[in-house]
Amino acid sequence: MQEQILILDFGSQYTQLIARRVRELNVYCEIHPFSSAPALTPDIKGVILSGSPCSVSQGSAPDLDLNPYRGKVPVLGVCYGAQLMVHKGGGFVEPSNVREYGRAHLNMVNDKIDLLKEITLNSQVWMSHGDTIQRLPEGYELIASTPSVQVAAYKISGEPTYGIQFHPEVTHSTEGKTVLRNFVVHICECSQDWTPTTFIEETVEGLQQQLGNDKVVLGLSGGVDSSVAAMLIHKAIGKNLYCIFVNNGLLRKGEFQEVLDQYQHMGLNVRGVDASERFYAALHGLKDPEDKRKAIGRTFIEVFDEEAHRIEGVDWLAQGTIYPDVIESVSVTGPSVTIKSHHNVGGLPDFMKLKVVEPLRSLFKDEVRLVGKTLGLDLTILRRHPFPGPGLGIRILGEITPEKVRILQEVDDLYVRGLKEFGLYDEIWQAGAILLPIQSVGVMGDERTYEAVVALRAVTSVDGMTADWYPLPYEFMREISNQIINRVKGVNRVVYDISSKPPATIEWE
Ligand SMILES: Nc1ncnc2c1ncn2[C@@H]1O[C@H](COP(=O)(O)OP(=O)(O)OP(=O)(O)O)[C@@H](O)[C@H]1O
Ligand SMILES: O=c1[nH]c(=O)c2[nH+]cn([C@@H]3O[C@H](COP(=O)(O)O)[C@@H](O)[C@H]3O)c2[nH]1
Ligand SMILES: NC(=O)CC[C@H](N)C(=O)O
Ligand SMILES: [Mg+2]
Repeated sequence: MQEQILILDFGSQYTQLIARRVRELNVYCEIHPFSSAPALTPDIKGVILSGSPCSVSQGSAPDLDLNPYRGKVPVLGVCYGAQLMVHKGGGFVEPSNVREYGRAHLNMVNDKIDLLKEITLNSQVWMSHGDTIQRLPEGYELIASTPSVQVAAYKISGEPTYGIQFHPEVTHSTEGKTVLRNFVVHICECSQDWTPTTFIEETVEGLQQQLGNDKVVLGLSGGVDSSVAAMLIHKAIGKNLYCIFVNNGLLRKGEFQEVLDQYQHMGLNVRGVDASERFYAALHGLKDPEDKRKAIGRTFIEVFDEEAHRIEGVDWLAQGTIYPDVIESVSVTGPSVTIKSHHNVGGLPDFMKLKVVEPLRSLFKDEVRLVGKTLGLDLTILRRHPFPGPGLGIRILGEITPEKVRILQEVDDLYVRGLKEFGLYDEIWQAGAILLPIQSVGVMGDERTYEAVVALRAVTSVDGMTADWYPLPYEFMREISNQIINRVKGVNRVVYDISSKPPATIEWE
């Protein structure tokens, strides 16, 4: 039995962070929307209630019957979660003019209470609330305060139920991790045995039971997720795993062969399929980014489907789905607009009629990396920057031609090589070159040129949702722009993209 902490999500932007912090303590946890809270089972050692953009005083605020949990397992309410228990217990929560956003310091801490053990006076905590707990219900004990709000934390007498107004999950709460450790390890008594090694053992065993002698097909992309998924399944069923790696003609220079070699080296049963011409044909004449994405996605599915059908008697399709793809976060503001139709490559077709196996469904990206590392996955794959499914296809603005792909591959290759040589590659979350659909005048060897402009992009980010441009050293920029213009025929100008996301996006299309 895998013990776990249950996190009930009320729509806070920080809910995933709570989960990551709990897992950093080597304790497994799952996030579920408050509206479909699971029943208490013996594996659930404790419950955390998240924050929320809503206010408990609104009629329509998210609500939940806590009786199935309270008193049976320890419960920790964070921000909205804490306010909710006060509200339901007959206390008083109100919008207040002493709103707190950002750092605050505890000027009263009862560190005799197990939740706050080792928390120091003046400890910095991160606040983000407009409502304030004005009066605690009877039987609720005040255990911490800040200068502006009296109720920064409370405990309900006679049961292991706690509320905290601050956010222990953000790193700006400098002792937040201690609070979470106190709750998860000391109060819930979780045994901290959820490690990459146990994950691998349990997953491989589970896969063997699930798959038996069946055949599985999996698309490898050269990225971390599909590679780690392949390694796990390979460990479980060996040669019954059939991998397919498609060259869509939009990969980086030399990448198809390099990655294919690497996979074969790892002992994977992998077939490389060069479908470049087919992709170029599908893209012919298309200029609009979304049209291009759709054509690439459609062609990918066609090629993959054909290849999968060549394998006799396949029952399963394996996918590198990870936890953020699975979590149904509570949408409090309604459906969001489509900025780009991402992950078009991911949704493999229902018509394939295969059962789906997803061994990474419960992991965050950094956990996938740790599992990959433990499995001995090559560092070049582990550390590789994210690369979009449609590849260079969305970095060539406008229509795609094989010649433009060749130019961009050369530029990108010099740029990425340069980043590695200068020791910058690992400092950057994602980098790439963009071929612009304009030409500019230049002079080379006394001759007038009229050639393409390329933009370089390098960003720092955690998850790609927000990003900041990376301040490349001038020395590097000088060197690399020289190399690009001198060596790549057809390019006479290099510019650097200094836009953050938002308001820009990482890719230009
Ligand atoms: N060139 C390719 N050949 C075969 N399969 C592919 C290829 N590109 C993508 N796939 C498959 O489609 C899935 C989704 O691709 P996408 O790049 O959107 O995912 P991802 O989240 O970046 O994961 P990964 O780290 O595996 O690339 C991959 O996990 C892989 O199974
Ligand atoms: O698989 C993908 N299919 C796509 O169509 C796609 N578009 C963008 N990206 C990647 O997503 C991250 C965020 O990119 P944006 O800021 O451009 O939206 C960045 O890492 C991008 O490289 C894609 N990945
Ligand atoms: N971060 C939160 O959970 C905020 C709760 C509530 N919306 C408030 O402003 O007080
Ligand atoms: Mg990928």
